[in-house]
Amino acid sequence: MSRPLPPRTWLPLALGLGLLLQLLVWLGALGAEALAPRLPWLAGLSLALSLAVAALALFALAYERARAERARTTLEEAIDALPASVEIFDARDRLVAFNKRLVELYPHKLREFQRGASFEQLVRASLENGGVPEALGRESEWLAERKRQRGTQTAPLLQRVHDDIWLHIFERRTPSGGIVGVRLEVSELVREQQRLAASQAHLQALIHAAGSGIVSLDTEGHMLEVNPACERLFGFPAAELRGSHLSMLVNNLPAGPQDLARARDGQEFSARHRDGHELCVHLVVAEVRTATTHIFVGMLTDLSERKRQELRLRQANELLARQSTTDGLTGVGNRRLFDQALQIEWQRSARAGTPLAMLLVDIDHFKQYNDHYGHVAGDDCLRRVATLLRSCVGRGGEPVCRYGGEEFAVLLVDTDLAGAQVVAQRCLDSVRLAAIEHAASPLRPAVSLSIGVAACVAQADHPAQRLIEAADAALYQSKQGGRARMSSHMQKVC
Ligand SMILES: Nc1nc2c(ncn2[C@@H]2O[C@H](COP(=O)(O)OP(=O)(O)OP(=O)(O)O)[C@@H](O)[C@H]2O)c(=O)[nH]1
Repeated sequence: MSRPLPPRTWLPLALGLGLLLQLLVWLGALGAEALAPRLPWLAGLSLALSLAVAALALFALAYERARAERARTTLEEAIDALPASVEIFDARDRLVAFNKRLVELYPHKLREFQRGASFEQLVRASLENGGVPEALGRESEWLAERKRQRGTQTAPLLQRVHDDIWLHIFERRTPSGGIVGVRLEVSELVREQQRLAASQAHLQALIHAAGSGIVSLDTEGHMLEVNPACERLFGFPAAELRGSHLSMLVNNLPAGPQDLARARDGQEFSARHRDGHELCVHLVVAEVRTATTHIFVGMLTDLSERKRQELRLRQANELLARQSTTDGLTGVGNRRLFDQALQIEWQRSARAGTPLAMLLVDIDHFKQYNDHYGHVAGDDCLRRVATLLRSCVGRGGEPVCRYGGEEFAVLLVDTDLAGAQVVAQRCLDSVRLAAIEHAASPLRPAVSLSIGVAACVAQADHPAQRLIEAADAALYQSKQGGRARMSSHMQKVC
């Protein structure tokens, strides 16, 4: 179905037709012979047409007015429906149109929002009500600045108005010199930004005050930011560290921060201070991935002092352990060490079924030695014999111990009686060859040893003491047999 032509289309057509008829009437009136007989008819038609044109013109006017009214209503409804406020000022900066949202934003200015009100009047009304907190106390200056900037900003103006409402104000000049302003409430956004800024400030303070070094890294491991603790730890100023690779500080890093982040509890690394001294640091790295960033944050804790203390403690403990199992006079093991070693080796022998042997060694007529040469020389003699015994025991792990007074005990692991006798003979020979003078000895004028040898395969349910008793019995035999010799315990020990 074709649409009817609007009145503004008919009007020129009817007007043209009317003018044509008028022309014909005038031509007839001026004596055109062909038209003369039709003159009354033409005049009547022309009059009717003129009346029709007038009626049409009136109709067209009413139609256009209704159309304009509808368009205006549509526009007003449209701008009222916007979530933002809209205000339109003419070239003289007088209010031409505005929407409901503007009144909602400034309910106390309902009276001032009249068409024709100037922008300055409206702003002054706000200032008088204290509606612009940032202008308090300097209203005139603020107004002058606001007018100067009006319609020229490229970015929206952020303004706080009453009741802590924040607005983004967009103003644009129209080609005819007017100004269209849009005010969008962004209070939630601003408050979110304020919360974010507060939490960032909080975080910054924490990072600044942290005792551990904190460093942010790009995905390659280059340092982006470092905190003061990091500067202190490595001795480099932040400016020098930014952009450098973390490997400048930490040795033997894995390929990238991604690998570091995998070790959730972190790892220990050796590191370097600027002055060259070695550090030990614990490094734990976390990945930070957001919609716009992908970085890593590392926390570096200096373990150097703790490590030094641990080393000192370990050394002190080792010394203490050594001291508690070492004979202070001779430097060989003491009785405690012998007892501990015997327990361990007894169990091992029982488990493995391997033989275990021991020598109980006694210096002959040592009382006479002391009496003759004095205790200091006696001590020296004990030291020399201990050194000789140690040199006779081939395996480093086998303990030579001072068992008490002038008695020594030697434990020989994985050694049967024959093997133990070989060692015992070596000890006798060694001391004999050393020819330590013993003028008071009734045997001969040199220090000699008596040795008791015992060996067995241990049984777990028998006490290790049995081996000592057997060696002691054998030693007794040596003494009884005239000293400077060894005797072996030939009966079954276990
Ligand atoms: N100088 C010194 N003498 C010690 C030490 N411990 C024990 N003695 C001495 O060693 C001597 C041991 O004497 P005895 O048990 O009678 O044995 P002995 O004189 O060697 O006689 P036999 O063993 O029978 O040959 C004692 O005089 C102790 O004082 C020591 O640490 N230093």
